[in-house]
Amino acid sequence: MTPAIATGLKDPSLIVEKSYINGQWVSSKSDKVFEIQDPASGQVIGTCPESTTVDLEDAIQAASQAFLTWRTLPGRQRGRILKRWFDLIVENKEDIGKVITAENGKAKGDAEGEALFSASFFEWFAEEAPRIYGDVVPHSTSGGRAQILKQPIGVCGLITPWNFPMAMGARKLAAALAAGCTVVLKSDGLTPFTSNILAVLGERAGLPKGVFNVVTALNNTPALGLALCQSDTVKKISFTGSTRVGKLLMQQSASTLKKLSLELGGNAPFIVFDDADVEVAVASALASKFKVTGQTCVCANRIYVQEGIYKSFSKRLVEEVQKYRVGVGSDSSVTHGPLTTGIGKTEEHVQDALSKNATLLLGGKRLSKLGPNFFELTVLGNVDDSMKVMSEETFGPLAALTKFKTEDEVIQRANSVEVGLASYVMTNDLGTSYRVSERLEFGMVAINTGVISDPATPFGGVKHSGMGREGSKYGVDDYLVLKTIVTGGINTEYKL
Ligand SMILES: NC(=O)c1ccc[n+]([C@@H]2O[C@H](COP(=O)([O-])OP(=O)(O)OC[C@H]3O[C@@H](n4cnc5c(N)ncnc54)[C@H](O)[C@@H]3O)[C@@H](O)[C@H]2O)c1
Ligand SMILES: O=CCCC(=O)O
Repeated sequence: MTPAIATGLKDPSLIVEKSYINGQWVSSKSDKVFEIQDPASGQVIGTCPESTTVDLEDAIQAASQAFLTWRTLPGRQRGRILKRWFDLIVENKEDIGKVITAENGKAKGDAEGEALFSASFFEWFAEEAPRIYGDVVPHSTSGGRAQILKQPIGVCGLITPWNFPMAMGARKLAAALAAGCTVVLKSDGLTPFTSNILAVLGERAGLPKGVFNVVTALNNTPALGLALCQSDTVKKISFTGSTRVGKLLMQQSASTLKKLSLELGGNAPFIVFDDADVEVAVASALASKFKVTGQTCVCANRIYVQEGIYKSFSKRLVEEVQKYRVGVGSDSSVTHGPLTTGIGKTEEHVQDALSKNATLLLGGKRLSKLGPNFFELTVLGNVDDSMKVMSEETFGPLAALTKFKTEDEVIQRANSVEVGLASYVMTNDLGTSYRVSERLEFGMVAINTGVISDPATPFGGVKHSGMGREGSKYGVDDYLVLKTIVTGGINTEYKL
């Protein structure tokens, strides 16, 4: 029977209700499946295998076998496959967007945007694959010679979240494959179909069997995470998700001393100085705060506005947010879809702030008539540091505005959290922009823009936001190890 999620696609064969192991679409050996729901309606839209550690081990072995040959292909050849993959994602952008909307809920524009964002990593790393250069270094002795090779680390375990079900996988996968590694991807149980499309298109792009494997699971996720960490065959884990789970994976990886990339939680400060252009600041806040209904790890969470600009900024922000339309993501007039999960936390942060005398400027309630996971786009004023939203990441559509007086004060408040992923600074003063970005304890600073992510720039955090960098010329490094080759006893005497 065709699953509901395939309805309306130009190419229904993009949907597969299986795991992908060693070039085959397979059920779990346990024969168990789990159901996937549309967050807008709560309706079941398909099922996927509830994979066990036995299934996972099959995928690890397939990746290990495939590594023997994949690593030996010239980077140029690996790059050609990645380039074809890029083309296929772009060609299937609309179908991919529909699938993302059906399982994640995000609005059509965000969903198709995610398809293109995903594709951009295949294009970028297709170009990096042939340019993984080592070094020749001068040795300390006259008879010694040294060269440094960059080699693929081996089989990589990737664990990705539901908020960007294709892009978070693509950013890791394309870098790993460019480096010459092979991959086992554990997709998120809420959004497995989008990750499976990566495998469908990878096969069409000419990827050899076993190089990329996808294992689906919902309830067995912790067991699979543990098995990936404890496997000696898996040499690296790359994870995107919460700080809580990142720390758990790090603990679990201690016995096998794995290389780790951890892209974890954020709590981004968005700082508006008195000299900022109000329209630029508002447009940037809208882009950063409300993207994917507030469910990105780089979403502005704490909006610090200097006293002199507070009134005009808050007024213009509310006017612009009012123009948005919340609804079912597939409706092309809708700008913001439902939350995928965790609507309770948004509601809790709003109620906590209101109970402590924040001012409700817009929204503030569930939109239960639309479905179980809809919440109004919300703006709160006069927020202070005692409120939960100032210390915890909401991961929802709540813009919390708080006033500040001085540069020193706002830096101290912005840096007061334990995480450090994205931050934003709105100012027209060059000196302020340099000083503040150098003092912010965050992996990324955006000045006069609300958009940080780009395939050409390194993405990642400091402090409890994790380690490693994705995208950019640095992104491949996370999947490489250095090998030193020293040659001694070279006779360096020669006659003219
Ligand atoms: N830094 C980034 O790039 C980035 C990107 C997206 C989301 N995030 C963060 O993720 C959080 C929101 O997502 P969430 O709450 O669903 O996060 P989460 O950590 O609960 O889930 C993320 C992924 O981890 C899996 N997972 C959960 N428990 C696991 C375990 N024991 N072993 C292995 N895998 C496990 C989940 O199935 C999911 O695929 C936010 O804090 C957000 O900031 C960070
Ligand atoms: O949610 C995490 C990453 C999103 C992005 O790269 O913009």
